Amino acid sequence: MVRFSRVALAYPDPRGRGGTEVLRDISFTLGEGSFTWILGPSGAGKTSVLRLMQAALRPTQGEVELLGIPLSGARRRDLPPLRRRIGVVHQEFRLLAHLSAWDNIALPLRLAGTAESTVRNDVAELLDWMGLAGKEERRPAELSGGEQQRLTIARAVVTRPALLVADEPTSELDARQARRTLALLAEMNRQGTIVVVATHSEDLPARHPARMLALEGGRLVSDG
Ligand SMILES: Nc1ncnc2c1ncn2[C@@H]1O[C@H](COP(=O)(O)OP(=O)(O)OP(=O)(O)O)[C@@H](O)[C@H]1O
Repeated sequence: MVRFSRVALAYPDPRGRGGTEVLRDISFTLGEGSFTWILGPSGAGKTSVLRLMQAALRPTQGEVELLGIPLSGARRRDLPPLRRRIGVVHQEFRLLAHLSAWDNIALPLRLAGTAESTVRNDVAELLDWMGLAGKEERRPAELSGGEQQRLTIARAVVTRPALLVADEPTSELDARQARRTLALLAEMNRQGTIVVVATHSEDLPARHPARMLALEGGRLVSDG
């Protein structure tokens, strides 16, 4: 479960003081097995909500509870194991430049101590699904923007996380690849992953109707 209770967030200003609030009074609960779209125009606060959902930030006010862990009470050492249960598709990819496509996808499994035979199977299956077969040895810089985005998605889902948080995961993809990505997210959700996808476009939600949380100016303006 993911629960936001009266959450506010301010990024510190460059002098280290509390800056202006970018999220205000946000409350919602995402249950087990849920699929949720986060909608809103550029600057509405979607990425900021997703950063809280990755335990990358703590709220300035209110409480965020992720997979049973309230962030306010979490100690520093509680955060890495929590983050390992959360798959993240970053808007800016954040692939490791010195690793091949294969090793980028394999890394989260290896960090989790997965047997190498399982790593081989799971990475090969995802490379194939994401249309990256044949590009295993390429480094991220040798891939197109769309290929890098598909690699990022494969890396986020390979551990079958309890929570998957994706920020504009199809922004670089053509229509067919976007459909395949959506099918993958829907299948993960059917298998029990809580899926949260932020997008400014209404095309994707139209293809996979689910709960929509709409943000505007840092506030939750509709939930339905
Ligand atoms: N690290 C940061 N430091 C200061 N302000 C930030 C930071 N990141 C985001 N903001 C501000 O917070 C507000 C919300 O930004 P956020 O990135 O969450 O919006 P968004 O809805 O994801 O936008 P986009 O669709 O353009 O990615 C914006 O006003 C932005 O300028």
